[in-house]
Amino acid sequence: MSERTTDKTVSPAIQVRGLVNRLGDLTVHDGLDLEIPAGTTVGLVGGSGAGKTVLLRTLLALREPQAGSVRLFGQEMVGVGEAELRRRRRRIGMLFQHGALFGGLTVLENIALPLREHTALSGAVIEELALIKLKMAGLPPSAAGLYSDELSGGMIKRAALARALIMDPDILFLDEPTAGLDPVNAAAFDELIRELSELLGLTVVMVTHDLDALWQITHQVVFLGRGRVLAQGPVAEMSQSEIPEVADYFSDRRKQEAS
Ligand SMILES: Nc1ncnc2c1ncn2[C@@H]1O[C@H](COP(=O)(O)OP(=O)(O)OP(=O)(O)O)[C@@H](O)[C@H]1O
Repeated sequence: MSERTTDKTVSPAIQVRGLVNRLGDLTVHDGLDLEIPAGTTVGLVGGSGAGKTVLLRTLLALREPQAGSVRLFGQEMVGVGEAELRRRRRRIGMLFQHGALFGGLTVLENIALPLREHTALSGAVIEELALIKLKMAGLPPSAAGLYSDELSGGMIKRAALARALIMDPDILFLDEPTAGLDPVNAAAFDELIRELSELLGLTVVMVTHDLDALWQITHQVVFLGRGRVLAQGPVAEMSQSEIPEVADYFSDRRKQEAS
């Protein structure tokens, strides 16, 4: 396994400062700072309940934090009106864990949906653009007219990825993208994300528990714990960390994957 390197380490795509998220009595993030350079693929990891999903939702401005600043390509996402947020979110693609396609729509209609909602392009152009993304996601043209209950798990993920990319985002957020896939399909999907992120120059933030994905496709790992970023760096460095939570995480994952 080799570690990915990047020379695209210039301006930050994501800059988080002093983030506080409280849910009821629980302080999930307690002054979290994070910087992610443009063009990097980052694996967001940490124990169960460490606040990975809450962080993704905050980055997307799907939840308003109690304090702090979130900037995507220099643009603030906290305290911004809904109309402006909708515009800013067009630069973001999101693949949710339960990557859901709308059951009443075909694959092509699902992929095309954001274009129908956000643009005034003609139906023919939208269809053409959706077909390009379908092919980019490694689906055959014959999948275009199928419904989600006619697709394998891997095909559903690919269709959801095509939809996440339809607006040509700069940032792609993925929440456990290979959960539920067998190892062969998971590795193929990881490889697709790697190829597309390079081709499109994407900044990718991926919540994952999959060590193979961390080694194969990330430039950096961000480890969340105690309400903040406990460590950040290339996976080869992180897997040797002496920070107890990080060391335990990598040793536990290795044991789980070996069993
Ligand atoms: N809507 C909510 N109301 C109350 N508590 C919540 C809510 N959403 C999340 N939490 C709590 O916030 C904490 C962080 O949740 P989050 O889903 O971000 O963790 P995670 O790191 O993604 O965990 P996992 O790896 O298990 O998915 C957890 O303790 C969770 O129970």
